[in-house]
Amino acid sequence: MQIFAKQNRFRRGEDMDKIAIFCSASDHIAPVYVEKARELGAWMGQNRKWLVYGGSDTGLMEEVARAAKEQGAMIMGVVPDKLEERGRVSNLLDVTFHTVNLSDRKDIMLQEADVMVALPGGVGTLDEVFHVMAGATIGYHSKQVIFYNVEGFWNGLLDFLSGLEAANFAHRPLNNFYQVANTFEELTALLK
Ligand SMILES: Nc1ncnc2c1ncn2[C@@H]1O[C@H](COP(=O)(O)O)[C@@H](O)[C@H]1O
Repeated sequence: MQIFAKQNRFRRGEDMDKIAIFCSASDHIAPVYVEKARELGAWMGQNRKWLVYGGSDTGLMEEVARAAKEQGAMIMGVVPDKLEERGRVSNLLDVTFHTVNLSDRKDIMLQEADVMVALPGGVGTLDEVFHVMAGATIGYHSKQVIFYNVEGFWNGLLDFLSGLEAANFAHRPLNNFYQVANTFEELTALLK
């Protein structure tokens, strides 16, 4: 599979037209997270971005996709077979990639997107974040994750990453591989 054809497209300061969003598939989280996901989706549509995401019709994933689509974004869903079997594929997708497992799904999202934004999420979101960061640390690509730190959601993880560095478990400064946006304005400034 030729999955790293566009691996080095993103450099700081370049336009980021395709934005991957990693976020919760849960329908039972606090409304503030839904509001912030929708705000980001709407901005993506208004700024003619592509949304690249997991293509499920649940949780923040569906919220960000619906808001993006309503405002004119194009939507690329990368859908693993298990989600299709369960009938959990969003009907908002303009382009669909079908994958046989989660590993391929992560590779394709990384290949297709210029940058990744991590909204609040669970282990699926963490898996996607660390897939990107681990690949960057050993030089497979130079794309970054932006943690959208809604209501300080990522503070615990960011502290943990700092602790790893302090104890010399990181081979190079980990903040080479991610950025943090504490507000919507900080996030859009990074994405422009
Ligand atoms: N079962 C799943 N349904 C939808 N999306 C999933 C699933 N497992 C992993 N993903 C990806 O990870 C996040 C959502 O998982 P959370 O555990 O809710 O954070 C999302 O970005 C999907 O691409």
